[in-house]
Amino acid sequence: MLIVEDSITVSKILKHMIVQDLGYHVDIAPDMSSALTFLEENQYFVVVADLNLPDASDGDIVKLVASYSTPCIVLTSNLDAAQRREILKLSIVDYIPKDKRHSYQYVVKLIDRLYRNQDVKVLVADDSLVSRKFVKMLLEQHLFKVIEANDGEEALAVLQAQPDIQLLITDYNMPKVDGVELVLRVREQFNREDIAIIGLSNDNDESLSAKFIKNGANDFLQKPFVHEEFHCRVLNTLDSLDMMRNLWRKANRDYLTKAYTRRYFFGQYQQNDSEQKLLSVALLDIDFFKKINDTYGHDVGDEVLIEFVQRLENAFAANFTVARFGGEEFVVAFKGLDAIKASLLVNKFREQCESNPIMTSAGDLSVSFSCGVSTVNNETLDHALQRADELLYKAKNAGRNRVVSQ
Ligand SMILES: Nc1nc2c(ncn2[C@@H]2O[C@H](COP(=O)(O)OP(=O)(O)OP(=O)(O)O)[C@@H](O)[C@H]2O)c(=O)[nH]1
Repeated sequence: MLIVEDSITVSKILKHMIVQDLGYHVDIAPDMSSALTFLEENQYFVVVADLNLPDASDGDIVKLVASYSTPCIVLTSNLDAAQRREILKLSIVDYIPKDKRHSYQYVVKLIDRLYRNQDVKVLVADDSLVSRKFVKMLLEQHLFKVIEANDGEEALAVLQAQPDIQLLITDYNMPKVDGVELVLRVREQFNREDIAIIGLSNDNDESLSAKFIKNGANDFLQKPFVHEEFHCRVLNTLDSLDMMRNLWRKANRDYLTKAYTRRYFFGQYQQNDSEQKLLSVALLDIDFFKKINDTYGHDVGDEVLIEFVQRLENAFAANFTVARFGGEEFVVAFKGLDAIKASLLVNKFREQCESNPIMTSAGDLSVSFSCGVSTVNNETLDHALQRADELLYKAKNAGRNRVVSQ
């Protein structure tokens, strides 16, 4: 990235923070003419530029950066209302007054967000072409991948086809399915950690914002809005989505191996006891794992656990749920299979493990596991797991490296 700034102190501080926090390569241009040379010779992801440069009039640097189709973040001194309006007319990512203590951190955060935005899909649902294109243009200033839908019904179809969309921005008044109805229907299928939603409307109905939010939207914006507010709301909403996702991951994914946790496993399979179709559970426990820790150290033990989960997931995760139950014990839920079929699959996996030692920093280690498999028969999941545990115990007692089912 490029910093265009005549104050050596400011550019040094900024460069230091950006290199330290984001690891970017940073060039510094002290004036407009050297910025031009840098821009001619390099392609930048983003430019952070001081609006007042010794060899340029206000705003010239922004026009120069725009002519290279590069996003521009503007550093300014304190602005009055008229100057702020003028700045917002320029096609910039954001402007940041540089005399505030936290301004530099804000610049770093914004650059990081911009970088990540390139992978963030945003769906804009609005039947007005003009309004949709305007929102699209604002989002593209921040490098989002924008997808458009003409009405609520089309938006639902797009979300079905592209469940990795992270943000839905929807207008209220639309034919077929309006914005509030759309939010309601989206929330029937997608949780708050899956997708964030912002409602928009130019309707004068003052109850609309509450309606949107009560039905599951994260935020609401009254049209017409200023660009600055729009960007702030979008960034805040995506920050909370990231936070929700992190919390979800912490609760449901094991820190070391990234396998699903026991909590996730029970959440998925315990609730449906009564309506449970055919389900078998396999409890797998690595043999003599304590010996691996004792002989090669805990870190090597960790490497074995990580690779073992990788193998389990490669073998089963496409169709079944793999979770870490604790220590060196894992569970696989075989939905749709009885214990005989499930144990055939696990046994095949056991043979593969047996013939492929795990590569670790202490060398190749032969690792085997024992397993108990039981079918859930009109009983609680706990009961079936208890039986699988007893079968696992039998497998250990019978000499390990085997699968026992019932
Ligand atoms: N490296 C590492 N070790 C762990 C972790 N969690 C549990 N352990 C260790 O796993 C070992 C489990 O040992 P045991 O329960 O005696 O079982 P085992 O040695 O595998 O023996 P069998 O199950 O009877 O074959 C203990 O030494 C725990 O400290 C972990 O996250 N990382």
